[in-house]
Amino acid sequence: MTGMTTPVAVIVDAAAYAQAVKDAVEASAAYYAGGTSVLDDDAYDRLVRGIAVWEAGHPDQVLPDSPTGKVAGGAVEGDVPHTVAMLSLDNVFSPEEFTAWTASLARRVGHEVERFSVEPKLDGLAIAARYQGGRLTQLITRGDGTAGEDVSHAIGTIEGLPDKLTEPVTVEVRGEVLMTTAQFEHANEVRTAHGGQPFANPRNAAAGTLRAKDRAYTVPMTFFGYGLLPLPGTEARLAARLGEVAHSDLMAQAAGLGVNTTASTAVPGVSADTAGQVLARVREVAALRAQLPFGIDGIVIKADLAADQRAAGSGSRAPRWAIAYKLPAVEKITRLLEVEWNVGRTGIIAPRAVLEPVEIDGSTITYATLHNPADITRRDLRLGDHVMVHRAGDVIPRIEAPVAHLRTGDERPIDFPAVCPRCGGGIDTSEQRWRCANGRNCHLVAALSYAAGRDQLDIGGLGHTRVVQLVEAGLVADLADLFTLTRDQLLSLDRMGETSTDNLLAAITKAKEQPLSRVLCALGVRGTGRSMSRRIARHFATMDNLRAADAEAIQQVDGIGTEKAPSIVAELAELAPLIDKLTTAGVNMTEPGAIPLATAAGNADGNAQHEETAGGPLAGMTVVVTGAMTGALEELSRNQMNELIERAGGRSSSSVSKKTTLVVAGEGAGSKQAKAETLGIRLAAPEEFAALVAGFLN
Ligand SMILES: NC(=O)c1ccc[n+]([C@@H]2O[C@H](COP(=O)([O-])OP(=O)(O)OC[C@H]3O[C@@H](n4cnc5c(N)ncnc54)[C@H](O)[C@@H]3O)[C@@H](O)[C@H]2O)c1
Ligand SMILES: [Zn+2]
Repeated sequence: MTGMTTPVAVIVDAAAYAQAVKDAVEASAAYYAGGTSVLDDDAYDRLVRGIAVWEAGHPDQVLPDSPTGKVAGGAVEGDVPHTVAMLSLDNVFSPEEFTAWTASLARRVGHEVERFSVEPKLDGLAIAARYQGGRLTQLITRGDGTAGEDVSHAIGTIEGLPDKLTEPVTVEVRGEVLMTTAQFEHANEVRTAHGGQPFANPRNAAAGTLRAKDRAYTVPMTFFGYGLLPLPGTEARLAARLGEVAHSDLMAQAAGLGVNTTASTAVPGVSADTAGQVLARVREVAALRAQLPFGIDGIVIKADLAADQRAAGSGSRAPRWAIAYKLPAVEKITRLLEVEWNVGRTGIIAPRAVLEPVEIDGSTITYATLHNPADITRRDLRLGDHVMVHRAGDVIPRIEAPVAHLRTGDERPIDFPAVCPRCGGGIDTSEQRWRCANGRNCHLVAALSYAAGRDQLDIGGLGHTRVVQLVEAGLVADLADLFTLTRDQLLSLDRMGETSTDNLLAAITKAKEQPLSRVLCALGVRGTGRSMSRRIARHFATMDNLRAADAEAIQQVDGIGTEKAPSIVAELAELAPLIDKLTTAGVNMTEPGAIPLATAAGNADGNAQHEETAGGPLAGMTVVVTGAMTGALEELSRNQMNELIERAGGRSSSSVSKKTTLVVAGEGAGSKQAKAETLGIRLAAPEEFAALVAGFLN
């Protein structure tokens, strides 16, 4: 675990100080009331530390509503007095700070603390539950520490806080009210079903729910006890005992009375005899954090024995006998930049948030899940919004809520896709999770549509709808099946007449003659787009040569590095059955004009021969095409122009740089021509270029 003391916000003058106090008090008020603070905890803590630093230098100018030294930053009030103050906790952030704290505690107590109790720091809010004769009669919030708010209306909605104890005793149980992850999700469902805005996070939800009085619905919360103390009516012997026994014994007693404690969790409170043992337990709890069904934001360490606690005493804000070892924050506020829609294996179309990079617990987060479109609508998320992002351990980061009061008016609505972003098919929106209408076939439909496209196999008449039809009829399960389709099979399809059938069959037959480069491209090998496919095809000339090549041999191809090469080899091996099937179906597997290498391995000989194959009018040249082609080149698509350049021995590129040797500039050429002129690069009109490569036009 690394030390991570929160840095300080620097306050330069009295005006900045006054503003900082105002901001902190407002943030706290929202935070404790269950609203969304505009600050995440790190930002809030930084601000308060900055306030404290400025006050230390200007002790005579401290404002009365400053949050320093106060429970809940002084932002909360109450009218039910506490019998004993309900305090906050001081923090440490590293093993060194913790060890220093134990040393100062030992000095205060007069000897090393005999035993520590180590408990998870539950991320909810503190509550005092008063029992009279074993019956739960009153619930009070922490408030400003000396008096809290009566929230007895919540009695009966908090699991782990029984209405009746196992013994008819009069006691006060203190502990944390929180929502488990499941309770939080349930609460948001119920709340939004009633037209409310979802809560930002479980802590927020617990705070808001506990204080809400007249809700049409109730949602369950959970209680964990961490304190047990006498009330004015407590029987004298019990009262005396509660004041004498160790914290760990009080916890056992609370559990015996039927109150839920951390003993029921995967991170029960434990005792430790040394600081080393405490730190080992801190590491254990930290490691379990991400799997817990509730949030924790640290570990609370207390002097276990009542005598040690008494000797240490308390300050106005926090006891001196306990400390919170804070774990790194798992929530940060950042901006939602874009939403991407990804299609899964089963056709589920899932939105993913692209975030302004933010560091959470040592990792930079750029993506977060957004569940489903209904969830986006429910949360009223917009592009440009500030959002609270949650990430714990290896769990996929998620967006909790927009921080609505930070809106500037420039936020834009999130566009939902109208067709499947992968295959272009329809979308089934009947469920919360949207799904491509092609379901599990989505990938196949997309792969076939791509393969049939103009720049790949160029099969006219095989549009998206037709592909879906073929796949749904079970006639085509892979690319090779296209080439064995029969006339009868095609005629059996809806809206397939004789003419369209014959046209399609002719287009498929013609596609068998496409050069290897286009077949490769149609196969969709990752990392090999159109131009890379051409380079590979020209280098190896035949599919057999290519398949015989190992990673080292493939690296001889310009632009293929040590990372790409092995993945291409692996993918070709995976595609072997499909390639064989295509070959059997009569699909061409050679690159016209490329001279096959004598040996497949990238030895010196092979290279020498490759140089030869690269000969041609454009050998050694990098060519960029821009503007509209005319004359002999008029019919050529940009892709076909690039194919031509490479057949003639050159390299095609789409952007002009110092490496460019020739720019073919047609009508309407704009910035690329201008750039070529600035860089002094040779320009050629389409006609001039056509003459240059005349022998390679077909
Ligand atoms: N984002 C904001 O705008 C904003 C505003 C105010 C406060 N805060 C956050 O709240 C923190 C300060 O709040 P605080 O004083 O309410 O609480 P705290 O987090 O500093 O710790 C004290 C509280 O810990 C809880 N606790 C959990 N487990 C416990 C256990 N086992 N034993 C004893 N207590 C346990 C109790 O509720 C107790 O009152 C700050 O660190 C800040 O990050 C944030
Ligand atoms: Zn699809």
